[in-house]
Amino acid sequence: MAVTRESVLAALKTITDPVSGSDIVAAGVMRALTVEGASVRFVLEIDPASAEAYNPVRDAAEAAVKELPGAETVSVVLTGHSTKAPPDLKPGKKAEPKGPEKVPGVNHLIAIASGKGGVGKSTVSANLACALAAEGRRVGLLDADVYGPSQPRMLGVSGRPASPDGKTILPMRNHGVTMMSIGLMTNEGQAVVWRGPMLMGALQQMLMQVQWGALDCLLVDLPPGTGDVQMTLAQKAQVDGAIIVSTPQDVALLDARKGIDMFNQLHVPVLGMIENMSTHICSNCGHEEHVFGHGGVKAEAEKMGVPLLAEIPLHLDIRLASDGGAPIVVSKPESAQAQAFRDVARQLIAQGVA
Ligand SMILES: Nc1ncnc2c1ncn2[C@@H]1O[C@H](COP(=O)(O)OP(=O)(O)OP(=O)(O)O)[C@@H](O)[C@H]1O
Repeated sequence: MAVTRESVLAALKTITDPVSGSDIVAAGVMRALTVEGASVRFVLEIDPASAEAYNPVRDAAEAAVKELPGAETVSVVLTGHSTKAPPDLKPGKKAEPKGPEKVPGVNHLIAIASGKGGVGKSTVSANLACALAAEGRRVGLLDADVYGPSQPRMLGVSGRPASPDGKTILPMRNHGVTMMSIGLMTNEGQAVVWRGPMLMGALQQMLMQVQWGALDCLLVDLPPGTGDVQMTLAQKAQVDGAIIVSTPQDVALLDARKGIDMFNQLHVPVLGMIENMSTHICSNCGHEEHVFGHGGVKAEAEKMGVPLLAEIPLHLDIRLASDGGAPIVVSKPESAQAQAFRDVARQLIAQGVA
């Protein structure tokens, strides 16, 4: 019998947190739980001043999980990061106006944006997240595309995220990527009508109340355009950079330009542009043709003074992989298409932004 997240959480809830007196899950001490096959890993994030009191807690937590049927290796790490509780966003409590805050535990936050819908922003986000994970980065992906959340399908994740303490939310994980999507909080197939304040609340909750754990990089897959979500993200969270995805068509480029202007105004550095659906490569004969034109994004990037990070071809395998829940970087890692995404990941790491 395989060990499950739920059984691990249930076991950890029997361990008392010596500081708060509640259990270590409810106290928010237990972070970054990963269950992969028979291996369980998690972090106990504590106030360094109480380190001694937590040594027996770590041992007890490890022993409790080891007793679970199916758990073979258990790794518990005590880290002395800040124990600042996530903000209480319950309605009724007036939030003080604050500037952009760092998402706890996240080193770099990168927004993936597009001016126009359907240009492949979510495909790029999913593949880039998997590519960063393949480079050994601890990576998270927040699907903030409130109008068409597609990351659960692309990353092959389903089910509802748990909230054992009713305050924080445990993210899901697949292909080495920690992920959370607004699509996991709503009923599948149900149209969601978001009003401004609801939308802002949902985004803030996904940023600040999800137990992201310690991440090198959190990618945020934004909805297309330059609306409320983009503004809220930049106002609430410290965004370290933005990547703009566009197809080479003039109409998409026009909107991409608006996106770059918006990030400039929000003082978010634009890390670069990615041309998607650049060239069509026939999966039968390998013939190349430029369905949406070619080189448009390169020219635009030069004009706007931002780097061109990649030209990703339009290839059937990319779509099939995304639809199948294992992005091409995972399902065909040796393919040229996967390598194009791996190359972007390496560039971002080399620049020290991911
Ligand atoms: N390079 C590519 N080659 C083949 N198919 C692709 C490619 N990029 C994206 N697609 C496909 O195009 C469709 C739209 O892509 P995707 O959902 O990533 O776009 P988006 O910009 O995130 O759209 P939205 O407007 O929903 O935000 C998907 O079916 C996806 O699989």
